[in-house]
Amino acid sequence: MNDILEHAGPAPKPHGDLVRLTGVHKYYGGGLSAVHALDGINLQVGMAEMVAICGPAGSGKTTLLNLIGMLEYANEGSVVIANLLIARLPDQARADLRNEMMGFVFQAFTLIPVLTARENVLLPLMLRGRLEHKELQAAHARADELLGQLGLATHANTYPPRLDASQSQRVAIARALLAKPRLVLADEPTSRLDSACIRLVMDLFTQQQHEYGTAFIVSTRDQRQLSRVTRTLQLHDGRLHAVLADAGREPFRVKL
Ligand SMILES: Nc1ncnc2c1ncn2[C@@H]1O[C@H](COP(=O)(O)OP(=O)(O)OP(=O)(O)O)[C@@H](O)[C@H]1O
Repeated sequence: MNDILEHAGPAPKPHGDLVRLTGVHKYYGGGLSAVHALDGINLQVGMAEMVAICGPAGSGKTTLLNLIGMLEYANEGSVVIANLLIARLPDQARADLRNEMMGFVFQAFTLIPVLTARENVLLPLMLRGRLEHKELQAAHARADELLGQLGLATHANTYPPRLDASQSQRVAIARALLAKPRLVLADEPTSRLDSACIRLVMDLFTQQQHEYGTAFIVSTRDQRQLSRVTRTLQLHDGRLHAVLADAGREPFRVKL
């Protein structure tokens, strides 16, 4: 088993691209009812970046995250993740890559109702196979630490049906971060949170970015998140067409 919980050293130097999309198009359906969900996307994201994708409902944010997460595939153009051309990878290799380097926060939270909050957070590591006793202890400690940082210390043993939407969303965020992924894809991860909880989440994202070099691609319609990001991109009708803001800490360049 990968010692992903052990490598808490200094953040890797930001170099190379984690994500490179070139001329990407995505269509749903065909004929007169076809939807051109992504229309010629060019995007590069490097390690330790925090990129916000803003845009109105239906602009293509979820589709873009799903393509980067290899949950859907482009009709045209290339998607390169960690220097691997995704279209050429066998299914198992895609699944392994996804498992080993990515954390997801889905809009629907997707918590398992018969597992406690802590067990839900631990799930990504459990699915990787049998853990040694020491690894299991470290994973438990990290799960509890993440839950604590997100204001859920007293809910570790609570089952999802007894959690409200804000608490469920924070459990889903802790789950995405547990294995110290290289890249977190988060689809409107603070949509159910109040300002205080948004601050907790953004503090945690920033900490993970600095400690582990984690890159974040976050779709949002909430301006309150944007002060922490390294780049803000606007998606409109499937086109990435403007950089809205720059927090002044931008270590990478974007080519739209
Ligand atoms: N599975 C699908 N089948 C058909 N059309 C789809 C599918 N998924 C998305 N679309 C369409 O693609 C376009 C982009 O949708 P997408 O969900 O990516 O936008 P979004 O910006 O994430 O919207 P929201 O903020 O409402 O989640 C929309 O017109 C949507 O209706």
